[in-house]
Amino acid sequence: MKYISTRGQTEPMDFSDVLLMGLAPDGGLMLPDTYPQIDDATLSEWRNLSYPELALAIMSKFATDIPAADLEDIITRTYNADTFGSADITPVRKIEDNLYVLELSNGPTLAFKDVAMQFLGNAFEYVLKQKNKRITIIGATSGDTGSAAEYALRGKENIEVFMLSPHGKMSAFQRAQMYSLTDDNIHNIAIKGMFDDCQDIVKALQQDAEFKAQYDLGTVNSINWGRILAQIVYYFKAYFAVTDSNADKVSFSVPSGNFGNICAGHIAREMGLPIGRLIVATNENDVLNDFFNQGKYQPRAADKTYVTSSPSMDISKASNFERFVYLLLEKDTPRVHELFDGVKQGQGFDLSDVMDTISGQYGFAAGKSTHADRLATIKDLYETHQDLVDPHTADGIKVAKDLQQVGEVIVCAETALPAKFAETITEAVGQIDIARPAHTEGLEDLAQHVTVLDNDAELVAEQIRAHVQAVA
Ligand SMILES: Cc1ncc(COP(=O)(O)O)c(C=O)c1O
Ligand SMILES: N[C@@H](CCOP(=O)(O)O)C(=O)O
Repeated sequence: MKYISTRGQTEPMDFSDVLLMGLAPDGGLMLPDTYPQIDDATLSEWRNLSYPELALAIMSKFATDIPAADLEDIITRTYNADTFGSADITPVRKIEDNLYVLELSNGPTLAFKDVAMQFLGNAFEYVLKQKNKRITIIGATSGDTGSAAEYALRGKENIEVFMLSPHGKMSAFQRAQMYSLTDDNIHNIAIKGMFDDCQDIVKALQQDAEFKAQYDLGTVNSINWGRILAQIVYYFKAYFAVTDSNADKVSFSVPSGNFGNICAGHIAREMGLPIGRLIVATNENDVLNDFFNQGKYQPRAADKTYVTSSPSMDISKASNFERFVYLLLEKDTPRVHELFDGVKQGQGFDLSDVMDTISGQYGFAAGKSTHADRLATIKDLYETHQDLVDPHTADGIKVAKDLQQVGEVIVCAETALPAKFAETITEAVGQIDIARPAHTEGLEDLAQHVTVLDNDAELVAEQIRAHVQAVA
């Protein structure tokens, strides 16, 4: 399988090269030239596979330049009960009739990012060894990608990590989880700005061809196709968990920010998984809610992006969204290029003429949840079902309940565990014991290491120059 850029000006590439590259040189996102199609017989074969078996079946259709035995080794080292708490890896629990929670956050850093990032860590290590290369990861986080990446990559040979986070905008647990690490290859940088500023810096450095080549820049954000690939697997797994037959349809409600998680669901649907609707749930930063209801995409500047109690979704410029728009515009790469060049200049775009395609052919719907909504949802689930969910998951459940149609089965993605957001949980239900794994006890008391910088890509480049040797 070859990979191409959403902007059409990058030579087709193999999976391994795309994995190391991050953003395409033309500024676009890499994706397969076509999505593999899964027929009914194959779905039936896959129905009873274990998580690693299913991951191998799916990933081998995309990572075609990695020998099957090597891919299997990477996958079995990644997806096991030691790392994810159970052999199911991403179990599903029922909360009400036709409403389920897909547990994606049982990995080392208590957020859904671990599912893909643990794979990426092992895949990077393998590919770098094969190619005798090194990589300098530059990433942006609003709280969860950063810690998942750092836990997956800490101490790994030939990998240096520079992680940008919005200064003072994450929860106490999220800050402690990242900034307490002391590994030599991990560099935490807090930017005086929002997540979107951090992401803009990552893209600016990635698009500086000379700098990128000198320092072998790659990324771990969902810009990286490897992240999306690993996330496709759990949509299949969840579908099989809540159905008996391939004739059944299942919808997914996904708390969304950078559009990476639901993009994986969209691709699973394109591959033929019988997904009904893909429900995009936003918080007060509702750019995606507006797009999926009205067809108008109007990203907001950082000073119009709210700091909310579901902070990991405080995003107003969803970078992954470009992969969907590419398909929506029937692979018209010049048009995609033009639209996203406009976004870079602070403009929006209007695709309301294809609203029917967005909701009909692609099955997207969207809703929004506010601080009061998430508190009420957390409280209600806790009091009615003794089920405690984190604020992001609460946003997804709130929107799922608002939009659920008669007889519709909805699986809500649990994108983080409550322990990461104790402040909001306490506000919702009062002082209770919030379960947290033993390895996170006392985390907030550890010394923290972070360099605070102004919102300036050049200052970040200086940090990279100071720690990584340039290739002549
Ligand atoms: C806890 C949590 N929920 C939801 C999201 C939004 O996911 P996505 O950016 O893939 O849309 C994120 C971050 O991305 C997150 O960390
Ligand atoms: N919510 C994310 C933001 C980055 O998203 P990504 O999926 O593109 O890495 C975070 O927690 O950092």
